[in-house]
Amino acid sequence: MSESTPSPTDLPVPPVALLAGAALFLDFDGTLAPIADTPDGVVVDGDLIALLAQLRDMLDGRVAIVSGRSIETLRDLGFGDFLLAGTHGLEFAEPGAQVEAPPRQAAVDEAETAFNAFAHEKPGLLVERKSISVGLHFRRAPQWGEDAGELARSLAKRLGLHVQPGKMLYELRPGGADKGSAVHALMARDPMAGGTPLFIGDDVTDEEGFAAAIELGGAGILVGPPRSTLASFSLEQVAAVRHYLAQGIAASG
Ligand SMILES: O=P(O)(O)OC[C@H]1O[C@H](O[C@H]2O[C@H](CO)[C@@H](O)[C@H](O)[C@H]2O)[C@H](O)[C@@H](O)[C@@H]1O
Repeated sequence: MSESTPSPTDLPVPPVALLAGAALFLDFDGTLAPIADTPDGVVVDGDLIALLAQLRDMLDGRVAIVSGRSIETLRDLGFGDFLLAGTHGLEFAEPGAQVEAPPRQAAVDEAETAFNAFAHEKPGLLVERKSISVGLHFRRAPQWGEDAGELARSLAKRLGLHVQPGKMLYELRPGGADKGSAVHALMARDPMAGGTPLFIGDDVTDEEGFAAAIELGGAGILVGPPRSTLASFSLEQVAAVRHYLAQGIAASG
């Protein structure tokens, strides 16, 4: 890393006071839950849900989960009572309400077929079928990462889809949205409107969320090891995020 590249080691830990009055946008994987070997390997504990519920009460409802996961999956994981933006800003749902999402495209089914054909007889590769997108995971077979990327890019070009790189993952999904557009959309509505946006995330896909929060007068908090980022603050890992959020609740009295 060059001397001029910003890094979390240069970034301060966020002041707890930032949480008061925040409209809080939380990424899920790598931010609220540690990265696991497979998407299904992540378990959400009751303590996390209780912590987020306390925060939501403290912030008059201004807590949203903004994830690459589908809303269906976020609800299955236990986030049904929260405001949700899923599939990288393509889907939205109020607590308990119907999901607002575009229909699944035939192109996504075609991509899924191609991913399955590629993953066949390559142990460790995993195809994740999601509501309106599809992911090809290579965490357990990193030797296929480069080929997986080439395949994803060529399919995207042929099928008119958007390549979403992630952590040991390529996803194909419709374009036209990202976590930044999700922040803008949610900040225009109650209950998030009126708060100061604070986006906490770990992945490159969270950078758009940081940018949107900054544009709207707020800030980003990067979770994890040093990398170039738009975030103004950093927290080392998932446990530090939870500790920070708990400190915010304690400070609110
Ligand atoms: O926006 P996020 O909430 O961070 O979701 C991004 C993707 O997360 C999941 O994949 C990642 O986490 C898995 C479980 O820890 C891990 O096995 C995988 O390697 C990571 O890429 C999820 O499976 C994707 O659907 C999300 O888009």
